[in-house]
Amino acid sequence: MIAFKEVNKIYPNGVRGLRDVDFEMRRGEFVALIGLSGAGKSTLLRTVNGITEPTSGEVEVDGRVVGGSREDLRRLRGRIGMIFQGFNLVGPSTVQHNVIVGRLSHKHPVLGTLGLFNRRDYQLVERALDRVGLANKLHQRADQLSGGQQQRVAIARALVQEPSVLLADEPVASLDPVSTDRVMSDLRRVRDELELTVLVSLHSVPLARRWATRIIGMRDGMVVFDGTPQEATDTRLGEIYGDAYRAMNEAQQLPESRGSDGKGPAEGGEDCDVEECRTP
Ligand SMILES: Nc1ncnc2c1ncn2[C@@H]1O[C@H](COP(=O)(O)OP(=O)(O)OP(=O)(O)O)[C@@H](O)[C@H]1O
Repeated sequence: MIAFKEVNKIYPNGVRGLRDVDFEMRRGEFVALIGLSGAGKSTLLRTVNGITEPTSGEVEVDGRVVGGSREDLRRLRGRIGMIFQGFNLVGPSTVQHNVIVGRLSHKHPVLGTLGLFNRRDYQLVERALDRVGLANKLHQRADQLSGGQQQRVAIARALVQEPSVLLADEPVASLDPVSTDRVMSDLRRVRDELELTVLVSLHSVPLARRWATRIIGMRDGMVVFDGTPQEATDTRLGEIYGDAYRAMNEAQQLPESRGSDGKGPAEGGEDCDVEECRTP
């Protein structure tokens, strides 16, 4: 469970990142945060794992207030997986190495840097890669994978933390529509299978409608919409965001070319192994 209690963030330069943010997320919810650039989505996400400290108010994760000593924060971050737009992988290292790094949050700092991982850690890596359909890439270099595959490696890295919460900051912003679909569906599936609470910032309203169980819309640091995907109609969001709504709605269209079953990735897409499919 995540609870925001009257959370405000004013940056040192006077910019108000968050204004009176107050809502709760139940375990297992998949919430999409939408809003234009600068609306406060990243700021909000970063208050959940304590990277950004609220100026006033509190954020709670699983009943504990985010903050406290360095050790408190380390323990909290161990239960929160984070996925970034740029994947944050070590390109020349193997997929296995990139994923096992997620176990460091459960290690004593010194043991972790010595690379002392045990059998269970390696088993967790294999299971996590299996969940995102990349078990066969274990020994491949991360930078030889497509962008979408790299993001799924990043999801696996978050999963080996055995988290209760997954945060994803624009995880599909740099991906093509087919890879986007695969990454979103992996996020949604691991949430279903592991009962994770997932909070994802997205630029695209169609994507939010398609994958989230709840949509929270932000503007100028405030929550201006909180409802189901069905309630997030064009009319309603158009009223809230005005002319800017069109830009948000068109940020990323859903895949047009899909597999023959209408669900899987189209040929030559996400799991394509040929050179042209890889990100530069
Ligand atoms: N470290 C910082 N110092 C000062 N201002 C900041 C800082 N980080 C963010 N801001 C400001 O806070 C506001 C919210 O920014 P934030 O990055 O949370 O928005 P966002 O909705 O995630 O935007 P984007 O979609 O572009 O990532 C913006 O006005 C931004 O310029």
